[in-house]
Amino acid sequence: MAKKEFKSESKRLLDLMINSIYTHKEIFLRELISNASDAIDKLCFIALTDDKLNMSRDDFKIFIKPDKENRTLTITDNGIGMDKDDLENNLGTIASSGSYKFKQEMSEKQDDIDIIGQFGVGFYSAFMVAKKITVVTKKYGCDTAYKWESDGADGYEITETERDEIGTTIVLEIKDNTEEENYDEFLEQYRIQGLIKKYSDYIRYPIMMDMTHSRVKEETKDSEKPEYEDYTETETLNSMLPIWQRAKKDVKQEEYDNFYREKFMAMDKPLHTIVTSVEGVVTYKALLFIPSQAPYDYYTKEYKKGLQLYSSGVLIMENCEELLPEHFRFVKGIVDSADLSLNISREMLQHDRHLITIAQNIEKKIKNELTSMLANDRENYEKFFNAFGRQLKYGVSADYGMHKEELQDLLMYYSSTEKKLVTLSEYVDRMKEDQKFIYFAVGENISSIDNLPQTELLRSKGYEILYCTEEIDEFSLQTLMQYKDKRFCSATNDDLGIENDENKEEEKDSSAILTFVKETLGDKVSEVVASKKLVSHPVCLTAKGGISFEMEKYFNAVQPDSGMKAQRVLELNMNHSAVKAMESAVQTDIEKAKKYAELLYDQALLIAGLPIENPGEYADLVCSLMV
Ligand SMILES: Nc1ncnc2c1ncn2[C@@H]1O[C@H](COP(=O)(O)OP(=O)(O)OP(=O)(O)O)[C@@H](O)[C@H]1O
Repeated sequence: MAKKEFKSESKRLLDLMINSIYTHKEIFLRELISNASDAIDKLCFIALTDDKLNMSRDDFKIFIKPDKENRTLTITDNGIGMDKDDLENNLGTIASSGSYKFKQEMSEKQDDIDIIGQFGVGFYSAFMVAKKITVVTKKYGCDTAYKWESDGADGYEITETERDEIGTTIVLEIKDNTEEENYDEFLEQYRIQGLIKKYSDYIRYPIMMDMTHSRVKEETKDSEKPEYEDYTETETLNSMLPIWQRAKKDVKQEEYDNFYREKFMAMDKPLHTIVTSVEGVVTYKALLFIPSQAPYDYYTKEYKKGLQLYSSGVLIMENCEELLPEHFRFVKGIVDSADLSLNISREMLQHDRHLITIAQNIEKKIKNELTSMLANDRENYEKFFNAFGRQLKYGVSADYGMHKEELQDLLMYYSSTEKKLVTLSEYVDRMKEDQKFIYFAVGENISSIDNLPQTELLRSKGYEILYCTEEIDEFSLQTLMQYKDKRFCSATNDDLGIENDENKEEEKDSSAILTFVKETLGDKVSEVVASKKLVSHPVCLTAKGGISFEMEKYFNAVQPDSGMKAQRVLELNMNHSAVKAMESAVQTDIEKAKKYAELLYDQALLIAGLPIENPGEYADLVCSLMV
């Protein structure tokens, strides 16, 4: 038969296919195996209604055969096959999909069939690695077999040929290596095995290959110098039924754990496994894991968030970021849906309504699972929170607090009274009747906050204080602003909304000493006030305005030239003997009184965890007062 040319548009399309559509050459195998699987599906479907076709599901298979010597890779299936018209229409016309048409016809008959092919282009991806493709095929119900041959650019040729069985064999003549490209890899058994595992592991029919391994020769087993021999075995390379397609009740937790470790190269055991199957506007299955520990690169740019996305068991994307919100980026897992509108290369998804719906559902599902874990499995939830709580707090502060309502009930902070992590709801439920605010204190660690003088009054009144020991803690509370109508209030705030009875008396006549200290310290402090919150400590610093000391420290660490400085208010405990000593020194030895004022200020800086402006001067000052 005379050689037929691809139509000119087709030629350009083919060129596009080969050079532009796919980023990875390796996907050609996924496409050919998907075609083989579709072909088997079609024949399986016919077998259901046609008794003459004496085949059951177990008879179907896909066979892969690399041949290094002849540089060929052969893919054989015993699916429906193609006749001459099919070859013309489907392999001679780019972007014509017999599979899509088949699916359309079936759905008109109301039979839903899970077919992979839809664009009519996947086949041609094989030209990325092959210089010539030969297809030998015999269609179910036909007596004649046909051979389709093409070297890509010059069109194709169809001739009659011999073939006993129904089905299709595709022989790729693999290209020679070039300086830039290594094509030999597509003839290596382990590389092919790896590609099948990666992209086609869940194709429902066995994908088989003769695998050659090495073993010690039986007769040399006990000798000092054992000899090796090669042996070949036919192996099934794909798992076929994905674990997420099996009913949850039939899968042991251990199997889920192993799947998690293998799939995501994790060392830990997942803390929580979520299995979900949704049918409705959009149909999908998801298998999600909450890891028990953060991967070493979790808080770095290297960590990639996302879920693996499958469509009808074929891997579409390793990391589909759109499926997870930033605040749940620690979740690992897979989503499988046949409803996605894939783009032609199956590499990216077009802006997909279904994908958005799935992502929304998944976000809700994760939130609900965490909520019930918090309610019913506190120990594990705390483990989770220790690993990923910081992420939730970032989530509260991110996007101008857009997700705060969703996340606030999942937050935990260390409590001064409970000496463990507590939730905001637990705090509010325990609040004293007259308590106006939810109090928090910021510091580097638990013991430094335990010793913060500013918290003395709150403690003496028995109020619970939430400890903010991570940079993000204070930002998260500031973003929340309030919880169940109770505002947050920093322990270092001027106004704690409570009276300090012990200091009441003294408030009236302390203005002279306050003015003296302010004049002595000058611009170092913006104000000096009589403290309402100190009980046993003489001094403390509080920050006025929106910037706290912890923020000052944080910004100065990440951006040293930011010039960010909290306004310092020095609080004096008018009942404290050190302050009284300074007061009397004002009358007797004004220079000494000035030294006391400097010393008390430096102490306040130290307690607040802020650097003393001049440590040498401070040491001299202490010494001068000792002699
Ligand atoms: N092994 C096969 N057995 C039977 N028919 C096949 C086989 N391979 C391809 N075909 C036919 O050729 C058509 C075109 O295949 P191609 O891979 O180009 O596109 P597709 O699978 O339909 O869609 P997609 O581009 O989405 O993969 C298929 O729809 C199918 O009808």
